[in-house]
Amino acid sequence: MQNATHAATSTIPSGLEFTVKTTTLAILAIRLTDEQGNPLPPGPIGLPVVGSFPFLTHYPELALDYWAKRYGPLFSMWLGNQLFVVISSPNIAKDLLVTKGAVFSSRKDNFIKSQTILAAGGVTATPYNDTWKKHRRLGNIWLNKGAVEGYTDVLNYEALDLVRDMYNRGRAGTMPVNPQAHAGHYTLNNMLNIIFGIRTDSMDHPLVHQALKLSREFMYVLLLVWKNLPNGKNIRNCTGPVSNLTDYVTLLQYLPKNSMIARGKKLQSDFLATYGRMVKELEARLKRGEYVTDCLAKTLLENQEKEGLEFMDIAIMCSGFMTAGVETTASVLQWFSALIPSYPEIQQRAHEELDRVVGHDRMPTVEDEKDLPYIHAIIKAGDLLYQLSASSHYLLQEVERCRNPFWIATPHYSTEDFTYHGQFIPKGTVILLNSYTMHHDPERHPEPFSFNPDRYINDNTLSTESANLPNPMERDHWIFGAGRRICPGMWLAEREIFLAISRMLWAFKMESIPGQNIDLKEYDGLSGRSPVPFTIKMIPRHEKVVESFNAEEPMKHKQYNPNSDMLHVENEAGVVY
Ligand code: HEM
Repeated sequence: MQNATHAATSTIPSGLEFTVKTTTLAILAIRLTDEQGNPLPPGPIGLPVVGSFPFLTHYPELALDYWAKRYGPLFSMWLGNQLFVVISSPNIAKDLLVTKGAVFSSRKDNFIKSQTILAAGGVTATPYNDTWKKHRRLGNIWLNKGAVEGYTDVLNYEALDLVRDMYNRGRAGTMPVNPQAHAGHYTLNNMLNIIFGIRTDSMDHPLVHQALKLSREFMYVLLLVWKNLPNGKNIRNCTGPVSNLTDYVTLLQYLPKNSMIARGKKLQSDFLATYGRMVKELEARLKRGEYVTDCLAKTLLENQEKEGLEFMDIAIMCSGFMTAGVETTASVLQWFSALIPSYPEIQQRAHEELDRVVGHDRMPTVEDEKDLPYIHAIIKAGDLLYQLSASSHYLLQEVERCRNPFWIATPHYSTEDFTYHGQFIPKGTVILLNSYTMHHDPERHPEPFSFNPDRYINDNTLSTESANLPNPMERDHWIFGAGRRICPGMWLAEREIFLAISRMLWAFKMESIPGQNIDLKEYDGLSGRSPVPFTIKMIPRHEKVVESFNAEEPMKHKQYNPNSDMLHVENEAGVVY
């Protein structure tokens, strides 16, 4: 289909005639039945040329949920000239994305996100091929379980710094705190440590502003096309799977003044100016024989020749990881901070668990997670919130179920024809995982719209473990996607979220500010799915909170050394960029 579309656009006829021609050609190039006459999955017809696009501009997950109820757990729709198939059931997700992973694991070569911004790289935009396998393998050196365990003390330190900063800026609970800014700084510092071996010492550092701006601009914000922001500005997201018509109506790619293309080009050059420059600087330091903290960029540069990597591969991979790892994890923490003040009884239970298991003399660590089932459940529920510990573990899980920042995840793309129970899915179909419907299935999650960590109280799996359960109906939630493209940052993200949430709960009573409503329904579409700006009070719970700030040394970050597979204490640690 791809070829037919491109052939049709090699000369540019005028206006509507061209659009109709290319769209028709692209649709005709997709077979609408298989050889046995099995049809496409049923679905909405949509409008001429643009298909179902206009119905997905605001809260697309609600439109998908409506269609899933009307057409069933596997339905199809057209966006411009692109066929989409939407999966809304755990069993189908497993059958297609896991069992038939060889067919359903590619990515569409989207004009804006893949071609213009990421040059078909960064792992997330790379088609299912040997380059993807190589880049994912290299990325995994820094993201696998052993690697994350190796640099847990870096994460520990950043989680301590997060709590300290909240305490200081909140003037010991007397002033409002904006948890969103703190969450962004925390996840950014973690990613800077892992990718470039550096950190920033303050939320006000210019790199923080620049990096968060880039993440938000890029973010595969799935939900919105146009958004009225509180400051009165209209912002349009350009990389979400259903947010950008330029990807699906070929004519728009030839418009001389297409603002989406201009934004895409600018974003790539901003990525290169920010992260590409850091790669270059690191390379120069290595060439000068200077000490460089172990990090992903160093691993890539040292293996550049052996792995056949171009500078662009490295720069885009680092940029892709910086965006994939910052706003996602931050969003979970933001939803947790927005939700928890409304549930004092849940917070009270989490505090009791922390006091019983950890006490006041030290902050919780990852070793405590297994003994904090309620916090664990809160986190999973927040996916419903995103995920906390066993009482704490339990609380976290509910956050993740409820507030998945990526209801539609990153779409997969099929590379062969496949017929599933009499429904034909042609090669070249975009596959969406409709986690909103899956997370609100009353059979799997009774009373699906209530935030109830108790639903996860007996689930002691990490999400990384839960994703491998043989029965997909038992999986905790689907926020990390599925199959061969499942998020490789899961180990890291889970650990970051646990440390941040358990420590915030350990240190603070989190309260809303009288007269200030926290809007849990609306969201800021610029950063995946984050709550709209809000402030809360973070009141220190005991006198040991301040003492704990000196428990860890900032200048002794241990870094995982993927070459020697050993830990060492770096001698130039905590490089402040
Ligand atoms: C709570 C935090 C996070 C969430 C909810 C999340 C979610 C996702 C989802 C839904 C996908 C697509 C999976 C699929 O195609 O089936 C994905 C892919 C990816 N994520 Fe994450 N992610 C998170 C954190 C991270 C972190 C910390 C990193 C670290 C670098 C990361 C790196 C990536 C990469 C590189 C991909 C592309 C994988 C590929 O295409 O093969 N993510 N993530």
